Amino acid sequence: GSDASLGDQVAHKITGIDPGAGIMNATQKAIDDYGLSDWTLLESSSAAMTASLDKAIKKKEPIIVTGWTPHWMFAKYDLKYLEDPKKSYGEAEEIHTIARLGLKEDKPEAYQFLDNFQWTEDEMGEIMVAIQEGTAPEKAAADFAEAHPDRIAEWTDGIAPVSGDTITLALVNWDSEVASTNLAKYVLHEKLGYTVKELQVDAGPMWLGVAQGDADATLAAWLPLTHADYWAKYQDKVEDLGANMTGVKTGLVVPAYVEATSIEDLVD
Ligand SMILES: C[SH](C)CC(=O)O
Repeated sequence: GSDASLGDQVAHKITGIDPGAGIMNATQKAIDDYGLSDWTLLESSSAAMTASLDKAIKKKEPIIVTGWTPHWMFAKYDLKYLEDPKKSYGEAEEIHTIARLGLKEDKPEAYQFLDNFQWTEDEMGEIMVAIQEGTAPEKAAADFAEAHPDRIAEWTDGIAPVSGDTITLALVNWDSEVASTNLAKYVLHEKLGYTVKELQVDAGPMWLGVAQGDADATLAAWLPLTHADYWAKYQDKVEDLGANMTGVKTGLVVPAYVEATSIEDLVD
């Protein structure tokens, strides 16, 4: 590599995603924890971050992005997490399903499915990669359901279909949550008879929307650390249905050709 520090090579910039995302708070905390005072976290979006990553990798240039697992970028590129010895990004995280208060009484069939639903990184990956390769999200979800009838049966076992009730699912446009929300949409509509609406917003309005009942549920709650601030604010106004995926993580991600191995290497 060149003599310039990694910081100089990336102009002391970390390429982030949408400002309301918890990973952005965690990254600000990492900047404080590791004394990266001369670094800047760029706010953009999940799609803009992956576009910047693609551009840098095509030119074999260094880049540092806010990344998370599961994500299709790990299947597409040779990437690594920078070690986080100070645990600014926490330990193993989970993605939770959060329901509005009263959903269990109003729409027990939808509630039961959402409570049952839990899947793996590999299963989410099938949908996420298909979408990234150009399949429409609804089609990618339908294809997954057709390939895994046993799992669909497991999640809907004993639930009687309804006729035409509406369910609104809130999400943020993160690749992982586009996959899980489209699968839930497929099951709720095709198997349980609901009309499903999506409320695609930033993380703050997503939590507020469930707390106020504008949305019935979200499958996009990253806990315990990533959305800790939102949980602290809304925990009495929502119902946590538990994890829809365990063993997930967030952190700073670089192409494998970047020599740094730890966030500590960013200190000039
Ligand atoms: C899918 S992103 C890690 C979630 C978040 O940062 O709030």
